[in-house]
Amino acid sequence: MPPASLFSCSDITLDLGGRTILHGISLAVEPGEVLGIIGPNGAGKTSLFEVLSGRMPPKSGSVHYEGRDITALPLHQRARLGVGRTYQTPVVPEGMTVGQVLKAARQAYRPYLTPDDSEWGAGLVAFHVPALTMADQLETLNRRKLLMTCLLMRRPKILLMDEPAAGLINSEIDEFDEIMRVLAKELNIAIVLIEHRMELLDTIADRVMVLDAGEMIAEGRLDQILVDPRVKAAYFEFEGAEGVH
Ligand SMILES: Nc1ncnc2c1ncn2[C@@H]1O[C@H](COP(=O)(O)OP(=O)(O)OP(=O)(O)O)[C@@H](O)[C@H]1O
Repeated sequence: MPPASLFSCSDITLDLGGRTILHGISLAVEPGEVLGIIGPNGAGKTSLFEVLSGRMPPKSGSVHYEGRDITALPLHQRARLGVGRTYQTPVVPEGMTVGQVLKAARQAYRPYLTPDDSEWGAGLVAFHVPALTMADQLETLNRRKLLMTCLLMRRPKILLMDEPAAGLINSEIDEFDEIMRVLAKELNIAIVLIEHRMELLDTIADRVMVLDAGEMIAEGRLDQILVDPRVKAAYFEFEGAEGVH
């Protein structure tokens, strides 16, 4: 039997509001691997992250991490094990300074993390903001960096990243892309990335999977899947990156 993947899910089905949103989704990622997920609006990409991160229990199927079945574990327990997640909208706590947010993140971990841990995480994402700055006053890029610092100080082995460039301007996007490259290729963190920018996926993703109406309709190298007739049909007059979300 081949060794277990770092992180995988098998045959995930999810029902929401009386509808089946995900139909038998399976995926696996290894350390340092970047798996891109694309699909039209409403395809089920974020819902899949809800299941993978432990925010929603699947109707059927399983999630495994380091050879262990974590399907029944809630989000915070998965986070402690090393499964990190980022959201399309970077929501930071209101009324707290950056220093307080980082301290709270350190103390949410057992045993408590140290300021060295948060400095290490901040260094990885070049987050250099005075500790007394109010977190809710930060611009989008620094909000994302603050939240990434909170995640990285825990030394995650896998990151589930939902459109990390949303709300960023071009120069910031380039910086964030470089951060993701370093995390995957130098720190060997696995990344599952919901992303619609084909140019980034082309350079960073080892594989890409395509979701359409809750089904995985293609998986492989980006150049292979873009010529797949089912993928073209799913996007309707598909032309490169246009219309892909
Ligand atoms: N809590 C919910 N209750 C009922 N239906 C939901 C719920 N959350 C999502 N859905 C539905 O599930 C489907 C998949 O939504 P999801 O947000 O996962 O898609 P997506 O691929 O991430 O889309 P987008 O690119 O627009 O973010 C949609 O039809 C959506 O309306």
